Amino acid sequence: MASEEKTKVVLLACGSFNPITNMHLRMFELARDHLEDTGRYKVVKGIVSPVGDPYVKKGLIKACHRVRMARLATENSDWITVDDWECQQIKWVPTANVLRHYHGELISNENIDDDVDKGKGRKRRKLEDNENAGQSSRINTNADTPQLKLLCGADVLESFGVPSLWKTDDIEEIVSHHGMVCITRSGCDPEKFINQSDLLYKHRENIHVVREWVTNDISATHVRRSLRRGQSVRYLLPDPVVNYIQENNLFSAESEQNNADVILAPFQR
Ligand SMILES: Nc1ncnc2c1ncn2[C@@H]1O[C@H](COP(=O)(O)OP(=O)(O)OP(=O)(O)O)[C@@H](O)[C@H]1O
Ligand SMILES: O=C(O)c1ccc[n+]([C@@H]2O[C@H](COP(=O)([O-])O)[C@@H](O)[C@H]2O)c1
Repeated sequence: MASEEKTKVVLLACGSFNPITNMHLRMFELARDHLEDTGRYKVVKGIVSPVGDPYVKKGLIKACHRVRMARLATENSDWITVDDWECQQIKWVPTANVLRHYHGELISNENIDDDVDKGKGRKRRKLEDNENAGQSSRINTNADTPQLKLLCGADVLESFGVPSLWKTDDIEEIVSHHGMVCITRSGCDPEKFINQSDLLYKHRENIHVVREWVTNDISATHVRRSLRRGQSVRYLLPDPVVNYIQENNLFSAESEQNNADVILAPFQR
């Protein structure tokens, strides 16, 4: 398939990134290889979107630090960027709404490009329901507007089964309008989970499960625990992130108690 015929994809990773680890970065590389190996996709961009402070997860440190660390971690990447739109919002933003926001941005970027290209006859235009923006109006989208896919670990996919954590309509919007790329994680069985859910099974073509063959149990929880114990976290995180944590004295026994008595934002709905 010629490269101009491939479907362009933007990968969006949502999470705490408390702190960002090498595994978070590796997720992007694994997802890009997997999609591009199919011969059908061209991954054009990766976005790291740290969750906002109003998510009130236990142990979450301030978004400004999490964003700064994510920026340091990605400074040498030519395709992974960090966007602080989500964590600038006053309230916690459900992931389906985050996807809607970036999908809207992709459409408006394409429309700007399209205006520039006007007269060259290079781009086909089509009218599409703007369901993703939650509006009944119809708007112009380009046939080659990139698809936006949620990039996550299998634990996030399996968290769809936690009672009252996700809204069913949001899960449906994510898997039907956008799609997911899900990286296997020890202790998870995403294929089984998809098979056992009628909703996920229906949209299984939109859920790309990527097997990480090198078992990699790096987690932000493990990193924070090591830091509390004064143990080294070098090589679990990019060096500039390790240095930033040391310079700013992040992740202590005290910070691990942040939001300890608060109910996680999705459960407050
Ligand atoms: N080792 C890993 N393998 C696969 N996916 C991972 C791994 N570590 C993190 N992820 C994924 O990265 C995304 C962001 O994760 P998050 O910031 O919550 O990191 P985490 O290590 O799971 O954090 P915590 O330990 O604090 O719960 C999630 O989709 C998560 O599933
Ligand atoms: O949209 C939802 O209903 C929803 C419910 C639970 C979690 N999320 C998102 O999933 C991500 C989970 O991050 P974490 O650190 O709790 O693994 C984070 O970006 C949350 O905003 C989203």
